[in-house]
Amino acid sequence: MNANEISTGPAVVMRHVSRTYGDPANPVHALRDVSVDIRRSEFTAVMGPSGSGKSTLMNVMAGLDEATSGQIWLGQTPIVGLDDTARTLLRRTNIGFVFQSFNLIPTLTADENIRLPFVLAGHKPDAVQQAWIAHLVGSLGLRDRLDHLPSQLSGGQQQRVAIVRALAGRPTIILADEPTGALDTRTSREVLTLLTTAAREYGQGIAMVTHDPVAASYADRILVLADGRIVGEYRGLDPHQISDLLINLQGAAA
Ligand SMILES: Nc1ncnc2c1ncn2[C@@H]1O[C@H](COP(=O)(O)OP(=O)(O)OP(=O)(O)O)[C@@H](O)[C@H]1O
Repeated sequence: MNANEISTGPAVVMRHVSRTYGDPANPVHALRDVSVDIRRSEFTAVMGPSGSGKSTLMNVMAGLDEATSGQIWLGQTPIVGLDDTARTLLRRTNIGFVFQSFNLIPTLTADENIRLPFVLAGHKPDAVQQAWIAHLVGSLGLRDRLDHLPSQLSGGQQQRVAIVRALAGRPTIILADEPTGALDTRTSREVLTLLTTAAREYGQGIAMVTHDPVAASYADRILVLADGRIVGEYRGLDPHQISDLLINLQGAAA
């Protein structure tokens, strides 16, 4: 990759990535020869039956799990072969995580949770970052909630705090694992609209694992995994079409 490709290039590149678990005599092939680009400014949903490799894909992409073979670039950095410390540092600056369970620290206020990645990285947000956080907090309606502990916030507010925390450092990519799994329908829609906005208006790359066809329909692109392989890539499908796609896939596997 040359410098030009890097600056405009994908957030994550995976080439011929495999991940095998278990003993060699009885291996479990969680990922098989996966090659995929996750683009910047794009909201990608990752779908597939239970056990198809979605979590493994996200973990390997984040450097939380090691590929058995293949190459992975996060932004411009190859992550295969980096030691644990280097991976942790790379994750801190390049990845924002959003989880179903929000993963806020219960003893910290919303504001402290949002600033936690900066604290962990050992520096305070600079003026530009402060302004960016204030903008996110304001546009997500959290300004008068900053002093609240997570237990004093609704599920939707907690997830919005988690999303501000993920967006605050302008990471290369946000990895979201069922981010609306614990939310009601209306709040889910708000969170999904927010992720769509983050991709469209802020140029934020996002990869989201979901089983929910409605959630996936908010994404620009849907990657479908089956048995450790990417078996399809789709755009512009409505929830019914996504549902049919998954039902057919499960029928084919049965
Ligand atoms: N640490 C591990 N040790 C052994 N096998 C594993 C491990 N992690 C995952 N697997 C296996 O790898 C395969 C893919 O698992 P993975 O969790 O990535 O699937 P998934 O699509 O995320 O499933 P779900 O939708 O149920 O969360 C499964 O067969 C799983 O049992």
